[in-house]
Amino acid sequence: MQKYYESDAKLGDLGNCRIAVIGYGSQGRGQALNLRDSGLDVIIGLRPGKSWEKASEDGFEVFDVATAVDMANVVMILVPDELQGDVYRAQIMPNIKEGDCVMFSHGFNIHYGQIVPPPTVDVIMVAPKGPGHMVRRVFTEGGGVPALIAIHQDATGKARQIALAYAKGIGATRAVVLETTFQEETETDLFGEQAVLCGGMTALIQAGFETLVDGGYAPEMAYLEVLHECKLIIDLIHEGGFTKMRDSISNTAEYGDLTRGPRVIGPEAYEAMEEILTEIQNGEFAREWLLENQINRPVFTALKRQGEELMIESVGREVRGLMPQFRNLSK
Ligand SMILES: NC(=O)c1ccc[n+]([C@@H]2O[C@H](COP(=O)([O-])OP(=O)(O)OC[C@H]3O[C@@H](n4cnc5c(N)ncnc54)[C@H](O)[C@@H]3O)[C@@H](O)[C@H]2O)c1
Ligand SMILES: CC(C)(O)[C@@H](O)C(=O)O
Ligand SMILES: [Mg+2]
Ligand SMILES: [Mg+2]
Repeated sequence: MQKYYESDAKLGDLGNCRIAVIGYGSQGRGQALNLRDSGLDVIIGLRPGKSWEKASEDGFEVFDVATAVDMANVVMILVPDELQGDVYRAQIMPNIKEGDCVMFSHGFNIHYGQIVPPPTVDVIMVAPKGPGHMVRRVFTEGGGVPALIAIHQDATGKARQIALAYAKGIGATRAVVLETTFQEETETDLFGEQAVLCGGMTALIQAGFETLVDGGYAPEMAYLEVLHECKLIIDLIHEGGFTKMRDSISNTAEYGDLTRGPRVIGPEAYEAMEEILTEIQNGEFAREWLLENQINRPVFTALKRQGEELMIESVGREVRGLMPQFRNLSK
């Protein structure tokens, strides 16, 4: 895989460009603030609402999407994936010009054919491998969240330099930037968030919590054991892999880990993961999610409510309330 670092990217490749960041949510805010701190010319495109107020409070010039696109030559689309097709067709497409650059932080809409830009523009991805709030936090601490870049169309012949300059602007080259394709990013990103990072992780924690509470143990104990400590263990895995984590835990824990872990994530989990990956690869998940949005998200709304009502959430609020380290964190 091609890898890039600070010295491979020049901010000057975006020196004569105005970047319109469309959307000011998790990624939009993190990326726009980092780009501005890197000395680049950034404006924000939005519809009226809370994000507009937030971007103005942060000192950005904010415009409706069509105007922002018209004023810029690099357009980073950071509205939710499920809305990008409509926003693109109504406000972005009519205002992009030959030689402009259209950018994404996730390949969903290009890969599944929801957005088809004209051949006269560059189509690029710069996808941070982390939540938007961390893209900002890590940057202000002097570091960077790694990112993927991909080139779908290179109309100007400068797509790669622009992608690298943007990646540098958001701090990603301080970590590492890997080059991939829209297909690979889309499929691995969806799989990761569904099976491991978000879906797999919350289901694993919830199953452990329920098992302990059903076994008669105090919910506060169960919370500290299977949720709070998760981060401490993950930090060690993040820094030095399974080996560093296993070096830090007791021999008893390590023996339990090696012998019992594969019983929890057994053949059934592997089969489920394969099915999930297939649904991503054959477009079934994308179709389901796009159709769900067309009918006003009944399944998403019901499941989200059920998730918010789980005992682990109320117990978590109580337990975090006991610890000073959580008092100043946003919810
Ligand atoms: N959340 C993440 O950490 C993360 C990580 C990697 C990639 N991504 C990708 O980044 C993109 C943005 O996701 P997000 O989670 O930051 O979104 P978000 O939901 O946090 O923010 C969306 C923003 O778009 C604005 N918006 C919504 N509808 C709009 C419209 N019709 N016109 C103008 N503005 C509108 C909202 O006001 C908000 O500011 C997606 O492609 C996503 O896959 C997100
Ligand atoms: C932060 C994630 C989960 O990595 C991203 O892919 C997203 O869609 O929010
Ligand atoms: Mg994602
Ligand atoms: Mg991701």
